[in-house]
Amino acid sequence: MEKQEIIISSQHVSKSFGKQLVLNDITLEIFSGEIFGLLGPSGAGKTTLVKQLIGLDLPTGGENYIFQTRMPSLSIVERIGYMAQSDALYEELSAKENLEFFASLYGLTRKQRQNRIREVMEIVELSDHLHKLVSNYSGGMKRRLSLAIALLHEPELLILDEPTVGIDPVLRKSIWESFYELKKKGITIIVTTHVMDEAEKCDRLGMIRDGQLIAVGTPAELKNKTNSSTIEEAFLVYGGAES
Ligand SMILES: Nc1ncnc2c1ncn2[C@@H]1O[C@H](COP(=O)(O)OP(=O)(O)OP(=O)(O)O)[C@@H](O)[C@H]1O
Repeated sequence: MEKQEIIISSQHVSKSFGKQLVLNDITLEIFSGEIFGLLGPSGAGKTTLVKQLIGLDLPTGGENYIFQTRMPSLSIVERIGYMAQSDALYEELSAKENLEFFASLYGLTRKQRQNRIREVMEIVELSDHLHKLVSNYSGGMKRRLSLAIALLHEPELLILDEPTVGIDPVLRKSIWESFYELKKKGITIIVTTHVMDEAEKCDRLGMIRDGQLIAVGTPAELKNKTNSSTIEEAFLVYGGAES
């Protein structure tokens, strides 16, 4: 089998806020075209890790590389699509105006803009709500619009912080189908989650607890190694073995 290209490499990454050690010596590699899930309970350090990975915040120790470039680096920002945990949308503007604003930031031409806005809104199933003010969107619709914005510039790497929070199961399924479609195009996707059934959908998982990466592997590997029938059980075994 062909050796996979390493897209993200974290080397001994640590982060402290004052005296609190929030990330503890994380070493991790993520490969091209995989859907990688960062799984852990609330407060485990998932958002903090993601922010270090993409250079939005600096680690107190260690290094992160994306596309073999040490982070932070402005030169590769355009190759990454990032969806933060809280939506960064202009509520007083329509969805279309939000999309146009972000598209112009990415330097898309008028023609490209029109096409991409149509495409991304189809992916997130919001085409019928293009002209609605964001302030009139539901929570789930805002998450989907944020996802559409992250997809606008056709990034090679998508980093999504809890992308399906507040989204109902039916739509969640369709969003996951769109992740698989993006994966087929060779896009690498990182999602953070604390939802176990979502973790099952990932190619590989990194389990995080108290700032430590306690296990990495495919869902099947993690279950087999711990003799567990569910990811939740496997997580508890790994978590217990660490303490
Ligand atoms: N800017 C900050 N200053 C101080 N502490 C912080 C800061 N950002 C995060 N923390 C702390 O770091 C820890 C990890 O937070 P983080 O948001 O990374 O967790 P998480 O796994 O993403 O949780 P959730 O699933 O609830 O989003 C928490 O204890 C949090 O209070």
